[in-house]
Order: sequence, then C-alpha cells, then structure tokens
Amino acid sequence: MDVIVNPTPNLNGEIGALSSKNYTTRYLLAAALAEGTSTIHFPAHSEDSDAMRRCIRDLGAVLEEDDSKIVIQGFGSHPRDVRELNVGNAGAVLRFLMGVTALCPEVTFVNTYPDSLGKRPHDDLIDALGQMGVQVEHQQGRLPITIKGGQAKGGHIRVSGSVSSQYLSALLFVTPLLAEDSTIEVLNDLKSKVVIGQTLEVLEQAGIIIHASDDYMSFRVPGGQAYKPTTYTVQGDYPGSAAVLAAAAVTQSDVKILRLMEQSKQGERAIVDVLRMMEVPLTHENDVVHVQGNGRLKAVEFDGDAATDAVLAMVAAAVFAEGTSRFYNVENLRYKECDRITDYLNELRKAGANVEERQAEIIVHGRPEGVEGGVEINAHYDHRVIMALTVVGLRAKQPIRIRDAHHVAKSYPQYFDHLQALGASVQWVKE
Ligand SMILES: O=C(O)C1=C[C@@H](OP(=O)(O)O)[C@@H](O)[C@H](O)C1
Ligand SMILES: C=C(OP(=O)(O)O)C(=O)O
Repeated sequence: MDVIVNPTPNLNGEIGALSSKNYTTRYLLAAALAEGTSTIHFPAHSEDSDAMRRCIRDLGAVLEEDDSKIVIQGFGSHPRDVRELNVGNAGAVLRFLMGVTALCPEVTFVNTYPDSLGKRPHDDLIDALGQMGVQVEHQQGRLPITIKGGQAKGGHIRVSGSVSSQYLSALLFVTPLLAEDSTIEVLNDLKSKVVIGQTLEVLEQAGIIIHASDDYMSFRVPGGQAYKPTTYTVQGDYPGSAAVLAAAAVTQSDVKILRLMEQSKQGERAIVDVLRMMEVPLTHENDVVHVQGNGRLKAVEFDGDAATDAVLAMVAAAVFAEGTSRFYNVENLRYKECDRITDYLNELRKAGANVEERQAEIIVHGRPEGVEGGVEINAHYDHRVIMALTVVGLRAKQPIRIRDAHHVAKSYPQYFDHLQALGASVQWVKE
C-alpha cells in the first residue's frame, strides 16, 4: 500500500502517544523469563512488538490479552525446545532472542526480510555467544542464524558496542540465568548507550541484580538469578511521537501529545529539546508536549547518538529551518532497516531537500521557502523513513507518494490515522 501526502498548512488537535516499542519488547521478554504470572498494562501493538509476542509464545509462554493489558505465564529459565523462530523485521527482538536461545538446544532464526533485517550484521553478538560456549551457524554474520545453546556458560565476555547496543542488551538479559557469574566488558565504543539504561531499568523491575560501571562499559552479573513475575506499565513512545512533533513544528499548528513522560529514560525525548533549540514554540508539562508551530525553525547542531530513533524526524524538521543543521555521531544509522544516511538522504533529495552526507554525519541546508515535492518515495522497508518523508510532504509544494508505506506498521501502525486526526491530508492508495 502507498500513501499520498498532500501539502497541509495546519495541524490541530490532541492525540495520546502510542505505547513505547522498546519498553514493550523488554517487558514481554522479562515476563517470559519469569516463572509465574506477570501483567503488562498498555503494551504496544506493532509488527515488532507482535514479533516478540509470537516468539515468546513459541518458546512456551502463555499470553492472554484484552484491550488494555496482557497477562503472561512465563517459562522462566526453561524455554521450550523449539526449532524455528520468526522475528519478522525486528532487530532488537532478534538480538535479544539470540541471547535467550543460548538456553535452547537448537533454534534457527529464519530470514523473512532479506532486503532489510537480512542485510543487518550480528557478528559482534555471534562472537560474544561463542565466548559463552554457544555454537552459532550464520551467513557471514547475517540471517538465517542457528543457535546451538544448551551448554551456555557465564564467565568473562567481551562484546563490541560500536555497531549496536542491542548485542549488549542481549547479554544482559541472558547472563543472570546462567549458573556462573559473568563479567561483561564492552569493547570499542558503545553506540546508543542511553538504550542500555532502559534495559537496566527493566531488569531491575524484574528483580535482577546487575552491577554496572557508570559509563556502561563493564558489568558484573551474578549467575543463578531468577526473573520475578511482576506488573509493568508501558510509557508513551518518543521515537514515534518525534515524527508527529516534527510535523507540528513545520506547519502552523496547535498540537498536543499526551503520555510523554518528562523523566523518561528514552533518549529520543531529546526531540523536545531539539525543537526548542530550533525555536519552535512548545511546552512540556504534566507529560503533555504542546507545540504551537508557526512554521519557522532555526538550524541546529546535535549529537544524534543520544536519540538514535528520532534523528530522521529531526532531520525532516531541519529541511525547513533557516541555516545549516548538522547531526553528528550517527554512523550506526547505516545499520538499521536501511542505510538511514545514504538511502534516507537520497529520498529527501528527490523531494527537493538540500542535504549532504558524511560517514557519520547528516548535514541539512535548510529551505524555509519549502521544497518542490511531486515525487515518488521509496520506503526502503523503513518505518522511520516513511514517517520522516511524510513530515517533508506536508510542507512540500506538490503531493508526494510514499510507496509501500504499510511498513510504518513496524513500530507505529496508527501513524497516518493520528496525522489525519490532526487534520493532515494523507490517503492510503492501492498500488
Ligand atoms: O534496544 C533497543 O530496543 C533498540 C536499540 C537501538 O538500536 P541500536 O543499539 O542498534 O542503535 C534502537 O535504534 C532500536 O530501535 C531499539
Ligand atoms: C532500528 C529500529 O528497530 P530495530 O533495530 O529493533 O529493528 C527502529 O525502531 O528504528
């Protein structure tokens, strides 16, 4: 399915933020790893969170869901002996489960998105699992991947953090369940470091003890622990909301998004600070972000690693800013659903934006006068590319058509409904 995005000068109204994808995947996993009954209030519904639901069910968890909560009977440290798992296109779900299936005799992760997740590297995690005595079969570090666990051991584990934080999160989820104590040493740099704060927060809520150094580069994990069944409540999602906030920032708007916690550990809450630096009129009080956009924005410089999943939305806002913006320290955007530097900037250029790339940087020469539009956009299987190009389309002179925009459902299936509710002129069309 494609989406046509028509120029829309005004956005008005209020929406509740979607539920956080990163917290939902983590709570589902923590609940599955606990023996007994856990409850998750307001879990996200999207392809990625559904992938985690499906896989933990395959691994032996029992799930019962109604409109506002999911009740899970976990399998503790004894997942069912399953042969095959399908994570769809969900990177974090794959990496976390590659860790957990170190407890299973032999599981193959199939490759259902050869042009997206199928191209993403997992070598650093494969290497770390090898140090734990887990045999891994793979295609040059890529899917399909077979994990032969069962005999996994703790001890001293080194893992590189220079491509993704998800490898480290995977180890933090599984090592407490091993008989031995572990120490985890992060080699090189740790990208998306803030996300590790979310992993540690969830593990603590599940009663797991981890001793982390302040810089998150080394960890001491006592073995023989048990996840406790408990009750979780999922907070609102900043990465998805960032796109709606960017849309409000580039239009004449009066838009409120509810349920966005000011004290959240999600790095992407930086969207609020970045829009403020861009001089967009907004307030953030009582978990409500209120944007009263006048369409005028100033350029900004920002370390994108602090808010990895909101950078594309920030860049879309910068397309219309006065001056040149720079988003640096973003190389790992290249290893996501698509190459979020080269592929994304190519689509932005098609729409009329003036952008440049470096290996680890996005530079945007703003065009406050607007961009031409009138083009077809390739979504590259990437929900965040779809959301960001929509922001650009709202302020383009001619409509843009985003091909295969249904991939937005990876994280935010109701994105276009939310925009329509705010008055955006967007329509689904069959190919
Ligand atoms: O741990 C997680 O849930 C995630 C970590 C981040 O990935 P990287 O660590 O690969 O940057 C983020 O981009 C992804 O959407 C979700
Ligand atoms: C990169 C993302 O997700 P994942 O790595 O889990 O596929 C994302 O949600 O933008």
